[in-house]
Amino acid sequence: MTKSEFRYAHHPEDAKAYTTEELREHFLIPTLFEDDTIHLVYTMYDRYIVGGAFPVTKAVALETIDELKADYFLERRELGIINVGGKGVVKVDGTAYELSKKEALYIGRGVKEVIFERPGDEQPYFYINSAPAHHAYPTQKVNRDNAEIIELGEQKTANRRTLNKLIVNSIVKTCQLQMGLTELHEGNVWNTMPSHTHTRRMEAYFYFDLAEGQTVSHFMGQPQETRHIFMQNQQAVISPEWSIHSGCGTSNYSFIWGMAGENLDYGDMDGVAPNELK
Ligand SMILES: O=C(O)C(=O)C[C@H](O)C(=O)CO
Ligand SMILES: [Zn+2]
Repeated sequence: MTKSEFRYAHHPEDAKAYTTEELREHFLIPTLFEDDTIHLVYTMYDRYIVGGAFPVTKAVALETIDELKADYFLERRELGIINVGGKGVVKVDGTAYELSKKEALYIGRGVKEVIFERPGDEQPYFYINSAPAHHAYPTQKVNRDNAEIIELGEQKTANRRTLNKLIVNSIVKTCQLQMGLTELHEGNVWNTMPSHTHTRRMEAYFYFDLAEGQTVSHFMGQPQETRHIFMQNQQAVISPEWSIHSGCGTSNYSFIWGMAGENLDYGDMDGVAPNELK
């Protein structure tokens, strides 16, 4: 089964007045993985879709949703998948791709059938992002062997992390989509600090590998008007183009970032120094 929900885009002046509950209702995606279901959230931020595919007792096929008014899901879209669980298989128009934990698959526009499978005892968790696409690029698997890996931050500022660029234009041809995975080293808690915005692109973060009982406070909002959302393991949060997206955990964790918009230039960011934040 494929099911979807819808989220509007927001003006920063309106978002300033949101209560905790309203912030969570509009930006937090609390549940992505439901048994034998593909759960999608269609946003009006660059028409980006955030979702989870969770085959437990049977395979699940990516079906078109009403918001697309398309004959099949990838008729005018591209898709990125990162598995954050045990070994899984994705069948793309009949070709099987095995994805181990933290491996990614890009699927281009025009593919008619995408099926998520649990081939053995291990339980895959497929996190998925999708953006509108104007061109059909080939399907490609990316893992640590062909990823672009960068070490960032320092232990003394508690932000030491390994950033794995997976679906980015130096590795995979895409129309809009960029996705990757950042791992906080043990004892380090701050992600994306110093923080940034990029008016040219929206972004979504998905937090995972957060130990039982721990949390990440995700910071959003314009740099001088910030808000926070406490996140649990395997939850996602939408970051508007006007918002910083940064977090501080009560322990270390990993997260997937995904974005789409005006350009494919990962480094196109407007940095904000820590002491400029309010
Ligand atoms: O740890 C980081 O810093 C990130 O992972 C930053 C994201 O990749 C990002 O926000 C890209 O725009
Ligand atoms: Zn960003």
